Amino acid sequence: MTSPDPAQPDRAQPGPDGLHPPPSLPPLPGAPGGCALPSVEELLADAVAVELPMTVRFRGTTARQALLLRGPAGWAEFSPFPEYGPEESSRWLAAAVEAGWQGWPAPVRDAVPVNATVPAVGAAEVEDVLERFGPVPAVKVKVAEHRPGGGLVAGGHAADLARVRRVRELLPEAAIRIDANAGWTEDEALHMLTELADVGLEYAEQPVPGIAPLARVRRALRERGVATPIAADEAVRKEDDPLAVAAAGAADLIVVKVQPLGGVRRAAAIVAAAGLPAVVSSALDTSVGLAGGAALAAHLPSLPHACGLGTAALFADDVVAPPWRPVDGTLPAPGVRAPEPDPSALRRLQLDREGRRRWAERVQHAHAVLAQISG
Ligand SMILES: O=C(O)CCC(=O)C1=CC=C[C@@H](O)[C@@H]1C(=O)O
Ligand SMILES: [Mg+2]
Repeated sequence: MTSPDPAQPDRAQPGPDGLHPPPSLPPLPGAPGGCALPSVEELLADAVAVELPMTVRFRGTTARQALLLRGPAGWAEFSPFPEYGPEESSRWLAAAVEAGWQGWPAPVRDAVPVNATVPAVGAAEVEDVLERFGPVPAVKVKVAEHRPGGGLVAGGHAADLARVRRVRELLPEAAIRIDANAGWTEDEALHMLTELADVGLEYAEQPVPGIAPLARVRRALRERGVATPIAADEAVRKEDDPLAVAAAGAADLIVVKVQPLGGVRRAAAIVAAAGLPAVVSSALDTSVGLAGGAALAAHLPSLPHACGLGTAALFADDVVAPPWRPVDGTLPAPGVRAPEPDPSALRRLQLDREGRRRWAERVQHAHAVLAQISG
C-alpha cells in the first residue's frame, strides 16, 4: 500500500561491528532531528482526564485512568500506570506527542488480527471472559500474578495450569500464548513450561525477569526438548536499551507497545533493528491509545502474530463510540490519526478536579525529562 518509512533504520545495513544492525532509533520529540516538543500549556489545552471501569480485574485494577490530549494532528493518549515515574512516563508522553502533533506513519494493511486476553481469573470464569472478545485466532493467558505484597495470587501454579487448559478445551484450534510478566523464578518457569508442553503454546512471554535469566530459561527448555518460543516484553520496554535482548539472543520474538516505547515510529524502528518477529500489544489503553497500537501493527512490514490489542473488550465503558473492539478477530487500521472521542463519553468518564490536577502534574514531570534530552 505504501513505501517504507524513512524513519526506520535499514536492516540490510550492518552496524559498525559488521554483525548487528545500527542502534540508531528515531529521536524523541524535542531531541535534535525529532519533531518539536509542544509546551506543557499546549499539551494540556484540551486535555481530558478519564477513568474507565473494567469488567474484570486486570493487572490488579478494576479501573483504568488516562489523559487524552488533542493536538493539530488529532487525539492522543498519555496513560503511564500510576507507579511509573517521570523518566519512564516520558516515553509515553513522546508517543502522545507523535499521535497529536505529528500523526502516525501510513499503514501497509487495512486490518490487524488480535488475540483475546484472559486475566488471572479462575478456570470457571474463562468462558465468560472469552465471550467478550468474540471469535479470535489467538488467546493470551495471564499467569504468575502476584499479590501486591508479594506471593502468587490464590491458587498459584495449579490455578494457572487450569486456566490455560480451560482455554485449550474451549478453543482447540486457537494459538495460545501465556504471559508471566516476569513473575516466575527460573525453576518455576522450567517446571511450568514443561508441564504445559502438551498444550503446544505459541510462545511464553517474559516468564522470568531480565535478559540473562530469559536466555538461560530458553536454553534449558531446549535442552529438555521443550520447543516453546520465548518472547521478551519487559526486557524490551523497561530496559535502557530496548535492543539489548535481541542482541543477546535471549528471545525468539519481541513484544512491542507504542506508549512504553515512545511512539509508532520508534516501536517500528525497534522491530526493524531487533530483526526478530514482533507482537504488537496494548498497554491497556483506551480506544484512542489502542488505535495507536493498530497503527503500528498496520505499518509493520511483517505481522506474523495476532496482536494483543483486543483489550477494549475488558472495559465496561470507553471514550470512543463504538469502542475499538475486535470484530471477527480483527481491528481496523486507523490510518494516520486516532478516532475522535465521543463528547458524551468524555463527560461521563471524566475525573474530578483533583484527578485532573494529578494528571497535569504527571505531564509536567514527563515533559521536563523530554525537555532535558533536547538540552
Ligand atoms: O497482550 C495482550 O493480550 C494484552 C495486553 C497486556 O497483556 C498487557 C497490557 C498492559 C500491561 C501489561 O501488564 C500487559 C503485558 O504485560 O503485556
Ligand atoms: Mg507482557
